[in-house]
Amino acid sequence: MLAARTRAADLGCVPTGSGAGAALRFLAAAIGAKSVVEVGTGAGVSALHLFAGMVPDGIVTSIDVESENLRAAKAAFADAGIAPARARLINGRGLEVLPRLTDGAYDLVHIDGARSEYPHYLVEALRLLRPGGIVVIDDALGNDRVSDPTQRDAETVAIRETGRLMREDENLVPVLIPLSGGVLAAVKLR
Ligand SMILES: C[S@@+](CC[C@H](N)C(=O)[O-])C[C@H]1O[C@@H](n2cnc3c(N)ncnc32)[C@H](O)[C@@H]1O
Repeated sequence: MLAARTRAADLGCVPTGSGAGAALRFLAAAIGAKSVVEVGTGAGVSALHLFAGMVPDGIVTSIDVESENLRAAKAAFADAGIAPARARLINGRGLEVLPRLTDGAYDLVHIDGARSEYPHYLVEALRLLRPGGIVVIDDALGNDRVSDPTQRDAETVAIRETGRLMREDENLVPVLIPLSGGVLAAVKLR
Protein backbone atom coordinates (compact mmCIF):
# COMPACT_ATOMS: atom_id res chain seq x y z
CA MET A 1 0.00 0.00 0.00
CA LEU A 2 2.85 2.34 0.88
CA ALA A 3 4.54 1.73 -2.49
CA ALA A 4 1.26 2.49 -4.27
CA ARG A 5 0.91 5.75 -2.32
CA THR A 6 4.48 6.71 -3.26
CA ARG A 7 3.76 6.01 -6.94
CA ALA A 8 0.57 8.07 -6.68
CA ALA A 9 2.55 11.00 -5.27
CA ASP A 10 5.10 10.68 -8.12
CA LEU A 11 2.22 10.84 -10.62
CA GLY A 12 0.59 13.79 -8.87
CA CYS A 13 -2.55 11.69 -8.38
CA VAL A 14 -4.37 12.01 -5.04
CA PRO A 15 -5.07 8.49 -3.75
CA THR A 16 -8.06 7.48 -1.65
CA GLY A 17 -7.32 8.32 1.98
CA SER A 18 -6.82 5.55 4.52
CA GLY A 19 -10.19 6.26 6.21
CA ALA A 20 -12.06 6.10 2.92
CA GLY A 21 -10.02 3.02 2.01
CA ALA A 22 -11.14 1.31 5.22
CA ALA A 23 -14.74 2.16 4.33
CA LEU A 24 -14.29 0.62 0.86
CA ARG A 25 -12.79 -2.53 2.36
CA PHE A 26 -15.63 -2.75 4.89
CA LEU A 27 -18.36 -2.31 2.30
CA ALA A 28 -16.82 -4.83 -0.10
CA ALA A 29 -16.50 -7.37 2.73
CA ALA A 30 -20.01 -6.71 4.08
CA ILE A 31 -21.62 -7.70 0.79
CA GLY A 32 -19.09 -10.41 -0.14
CA ALA A 33 -18.23 -8.47 -3.30
CA LYS A 34 -17.12 -10.64 -6.23
CA SER A 35 -17.20 -8.05 -8.99
CA VAL A 36 -16.44 -4.35 -8.66
CA VAL A 37 -16.27 -1.49 -11.15
CA GLU A 38 -14.11 1.54 -10.44
CA VAL A 39 -13.78 4.80 -12.35
CA GLY A 40 -10.45 6.45 -11.52
CA THR A 41 -7.81 3.76 -10.95
CA GLY A 42 -5.04 6.22 -10.14
CA ALA A 43 -2.03 4.32 -8.80
CA GLY A 44 -4.30 1.56 -7.47
CA VAL A 45 -4.62 2.50 -3.80
CA SER A 46 -8.42 2.28 -3.64
CA ALA A 47 -8.43 -0.97 -5.64
CA LEU A 48 -5.99 -2.50 -3.13
CA HIS A 49 -8.48 -1.65 -0.36
CA LEU A 50 -11.29 -3.18 -2.43
CA PHE A 51 -9.29 -6.37 -3.09
CA ALA A 52 -8.65 -6.65 0.66
CA GLY A 53 -12.41 -6.75 1.36
CA MET A 54 -13.60 -8.79 -1.62
CA VAL A 55 -13.83 -12.57 -1.88
CA PRO A 56 -10.40 -14.11 -2.66
CA ASP A 57 -11.04 -14.48 -6.39
CA GLY A 58 -13.03 -11.24 -6.77
CA ILE A 59 -12.39 -9.11 -9.83
CA VAL A 60 -12.00 -5.32 -10.03
CA THR A 61 -12.69 -3.70 -13.40
CA SER A 62 -10.98 -0.33 -13.12
CA ILE A 63 -11.01 2.47 -15.68
CA ASP A 64 -8.58 5.34 -16.05
CA VAL A 65 -7.92 7.81 -18.83
CA GLU A 66 -4.16 7.92 -18.04
CA SER A 67 -2.21 4.87 -19.20
CA GLU A 68 0.70 5.85 -16.94
CA ASN A 69 -1.58 5.58 -13.91
CA LEU A 70 -2.76 2.15 -15.01
CA ARG A 71 0.87 0.99 -15.32
CA ALA A 72 1.52 2.19 -11.77
CA ALA A 73 -1.61 0.39 -10.52
CA LYS A 74 -0.55 -2.82 -12.26
CA ALA A 75 2.83 -2.64 -10.52
CA ALA A 76 1.13 -1.97 -7.17
CA PHE A 77 -1.09 -5.03 -7.60
CA ALA A 78 1.92 -7.19 -8.48
CA ASP A 79 3.77 -5.89 -5.39
CA ALA A 80 0.75 -6.81 -3.27
CA GLY A 81 0.57 -10.34 -4.74
CA ILE A 82 -2.76 -9.76 -6.49
CA ALA A 83 -3.22 -12.32 -9.30
CA PRO A 84 -3.24 -10.49 -12.66
CA ALA A 85 -6.56 -12.11 -13.60
CA ARG A 86 -8.24 -10.25 -10.71
CA ALA A 87 -7.57 -6.79 -12.18
CA ARG A 88 -9.25 -5.86 -15.43
CA LEU A 89 -7.66 -2.50 -16.21
CA ILE A 90 -9.24 -0.44 -18.98
CA ASN A 91 -7.63 2.64 -20.49
CA GLY A 92 -10.33 5.13 -21.48
CA ARG A 93 -12.77 7.79 -20.39
CA GLY A 94 -15.29 6.62 -17.83
CA LEU A 95 -18.25 7.86 -19.82
CA GLU A 96 -17.13 5.94 -22.90
CA VAL A 97 -16.24 2.69 -21.14
CA LEU A 98 -19.07 2.35 -18.57
CA PRO A 99 -21.83 2.00 -21.21
CA ARG A 100 -20.02 -1.08 -22.57
CA LEU A 101 -20.27 -2.95 -19.24
CA THR A 102 -23.10 -5.40 -18.49
CA ASP A 103 -26.32 -4.37 -16.70
CA GLY A 104 -26.80 -5.72 -13.17
CA ALA A 105 -23.54 -7.65 -13.21
CA TYR A 106 -21.64 -5.86 -10.42
CA ASP A 107 -21.75 -5.86 -6.62
CA LEU A 108 -20.11 -2.49 -6.02
CA VAL A 109 -19.22 0.55 -8.12
CA HIS A 110 -16.57 2.97 -6.83
CA ILE A 111 -16.65 6.45 -8.37
CA ASP A 112 -13.36 8.36 -8.16
CA GLY A 113 -12.81 9.75 -11.68
CA ALA A 114 -13.52 13.24 -13.06
CA ARG A 115 -15.56 15.09 -10.41
CA SER A 116 -17.52 17.04 -13.04
CA GLU A 117 -18.80 13.73 -14.47
CA TYR A 118 -20.01 12.24 -11.17
CA PRO A 119 -23.78 12.59 -11.91
CA HIS A 120 -23.31 10.71 -15.21
CA TYR A 121 -21.21 8.01 -13.53
CA LEU A 122 -24.01 7.59 -10.98
CA VAL A 123 -26.58 6.89 -13.73
CA GLU A 124 -24.27 4.24 -15.20
CA ALA A 125 -23.49 2.78 -11.76
CA LEU A 126 -27.17 2.24 -10.99
CA ARG A 127 -27.55 0.35 -14.26
CA LEU A 128 -24.50 -1.81 -13.56
CA LEU A 129 -25.35 -2.75 -9.97
CA ARG A 130 -27.32 -5.84 -9.00
CA PRO A 131 -30.12 -5.35 -6.43
CA GLY A 132 -28.40 -5.07 -3.03
CA GLY A 133 -25.27 -3.68 -4.68
CA ILE A 134 -23.54 -0.54 -3.43
CA VAL A 135 -22.42 2.62 -5.18
CA VAL A 136 -19.62 4.55 -3.46
CA ILE A 137 -18.72 8.17 -4.20
CA ASP A 138 -15.20 9.25 -3.23
CA ASP A 139 -14.39 12.81 -2.17
CA ALA A 140 -18.07 13.45 -1.48
CA LEU A 141 -17.35 16.50 0.68
CA GLY A 142 -15.33 18.11 -2.13
CA ASN A 143 -12.78 19.70 0.23
CA ASP A 144 -15.68 20.93 2.38
CA ARG A 145 -17.00 23.00 -0.55
CA VAL A 146 -20.06 20.82 -1.24
CA SER A 147 -21.88 21.96 1.92
CA ASP A 148 -21.24 25.64 1.12
CA PRO A 149 -23.89 26.84 -1.37
CA THR A 150 -21.76 29.85 -2.35
CA GLN A 151 -19.25 27.45 -3.97
CA ARG A 152 -20.42 27.15 -7.58
CA ASP A 153 -17.43 25.71 -9.46
CA ALA A 154 -18.29 22.87 -11.87
CA GLU A 155 -16.72 20.09 -9.80
CA THR A 156 -18.39 21.13 -6.55
CA VAL A 157 -21.75 21.57 -8.27
CA ALA A 158 -21.47 18.10 -9.83
CA ILE A 159 -20.60 16.39 -6.54
CA ARG A 160 -23.45 18.27 -4.80
CA GLU A 161 -25.86 17.22 -7.57
CA THR A 162 -24.76 13.58 -7.23
CA GLY A 163 -25.53 13.69 -3.50
CA ARG A 164 -28.96 15.18 -4.21
CA LEU A 165 -29.74 12.49 -6.80
CA MET A 166 -28.74 9.78 -4.33
CA ARG A 167 -30.80 11.22 -1.47
CA GLU A 168 -33.90 11.66 -3.65
CA ASP A 169 -33.81 8.23 -5.30
CA GLU A 170 -36.34 6.01 -3.51
CA ASN A 171 -34.52 2.93 -4.76
CA LEU A 172 -31.37 3.91 -2.83
CA VAL A 173 -30.49 3.84 0.87
CA PRO A 174 -27.62 6.34 1.22
CA VAL A 175 -25.18 7.11 4.03
CA LEU A 176 -22.43 9.72 4.28
CA ILE A 177 -19.37 8.30 6.00
CA PRO A 178 -17.27 11.27 7.19
CA LEU A 179 -13.85 9.69 6.63
CA SER A 180 -11.04 11.18 4.53
CA GLY A 181 -12.68 13.45 1.93
CA GLY A 182 -16.12 11.96 2.60
CA VAL A 183 -17.49 8.65 1.38
CA LEU A 184 -21.08 8.72 0.15
CA ALA A 185 -22.38 5.19 -0.23
CA ALA A 186 -25.83 3.86 -1.13
CA VAL A 187 -27.40 0.43 -1.38
CA LYS A 188 -29.55 -0.17 -4.47
CA LEU A 189 -32.74 -1.82 -3.19
CA ARG A 190 -34.28 -3.36 -6.33
C1 LIG B 1 -8.37 10.93 -7.45
S1 LIG B 1 -7.58 10.00 -8.68
C2 LIG B 1 -8.03 8.33 -8.30
C3 LIG B 1 -7.28 7.76 -7.15
C4 LIG B 1 -7.42 6.26 -7.01
N1 LIG B 1 -8.79 5.84 -6.85
C5 LIG B 1 -6.57 5.76 -5.86
O1 LIG B 1 -7.06 5.57 -4.75
O2 LIG B 1 -5.36 5.60 -6.09
C6 LIG B 1 -8.58 10.30 -10.09
C7 LIG B 1 -8.23 9.46 -11.29
O3 LIG B 1 -9.25 9.63 -12.24
C8 LIG B 1 -8.67 9.62 -13.53
N2 LIG B 1 -9.59 10.30 -14.45
C9 LIG B 1 -9.80 11.62 -14.61
N3 LIG B 1 -10.75 11.85 -15.52
C10 LIG B 1 -11.17 10.63 -15.94
C11 LIG B 1 -12.14 10.19 -16.86
N4 LIG B 1 -12.88 11.06 -17.56
N5 LIG B 1 -12.32 8.86 -17.05
C12 LIG B 1 -11.57 7.97 -16.34
N6 LIG B 1 -10.63 8.32 -15.46
C13 LIG B 1 -10.43 9.64 -15.24
C14 LIG B 1 -7.34 10.33 -13.34
O4 LIG B 1 -6.43 9.99 -14.36
C15 LIG B 1 -6.92 9.84 -11.96
O5 LIG B 1 -6.09 8.71 -12.06
